[in-house]
Amino acid sequence: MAYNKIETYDDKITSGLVENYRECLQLLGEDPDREGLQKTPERMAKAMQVLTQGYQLDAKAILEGARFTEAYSEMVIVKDIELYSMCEHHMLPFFGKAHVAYIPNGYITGLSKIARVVDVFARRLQVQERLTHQILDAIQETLQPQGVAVVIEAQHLCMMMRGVQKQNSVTTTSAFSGQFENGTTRAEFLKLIGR
Ligand SMILES: Nc1nc2c(ncn2[C@@H]2O[C@H](COP(=O)(O)OP(=O)(O)OP(=O)(O)O)[C@@H](O)[C@H]2O)c(=O)[nH]1
Ligand SMILES: [Zn+2]
Repeated sequence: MAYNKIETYDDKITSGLVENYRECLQLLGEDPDREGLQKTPERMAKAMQVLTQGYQLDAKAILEGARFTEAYSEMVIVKDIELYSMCEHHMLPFFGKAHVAYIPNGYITGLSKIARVVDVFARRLQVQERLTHQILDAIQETLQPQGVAVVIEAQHLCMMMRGVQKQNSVTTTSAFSGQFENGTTRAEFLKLIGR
């Protein structure tokens, strides 16, 4: 299993998707054989494998791969991690930022691994609430820190391009464990991320 990036496209998945996307284009009134669209089903098949590559990735392996013993026990915050995911209801993107913090308990992890863990769960069909909890759980279970905090702010294209068509609404979700359940620690985190 590739643990942090897609190595190759799966031929069987690609050819199955190509066949289906060709039919989708026809059903939508397009001509899949016109010049500009000839390779579109294949491009879509590859793009969708990238956008859902999180199913093949293992967040715990990523975190454990760069887990270091360290006595630091103050808050570590990685904020403004951009994320792109897709809502499971419409398969339309939602995108925004994640802010992640933890308070170590003997172990720290490589900073980039926090951002990678966000991608592992973002690159799946999601709801923002579950995405928030999955990031928190992976860090809590692997590093067993004194606490984890995750805040996600995102805009959902299914609410912008269609449906209710609200262009400016931003959805905020959060999850806290351990010391972040304490009001003072949580307030310090929220202040540091500018909330
Ligand atoms: N809680 C939650 N809801 C989401 C998320 N992404 C999309 N949704 C919502 O999922 C709901 C699906 O509702 P349905 O009534 O089944 O779908 P719909 O008829 O297309 O609804 P509208 O979007 O209101 O037109 C919608 O209200 C979406 O706004 C998410 O991450 N979390
Ligand atoms: Zn949606």
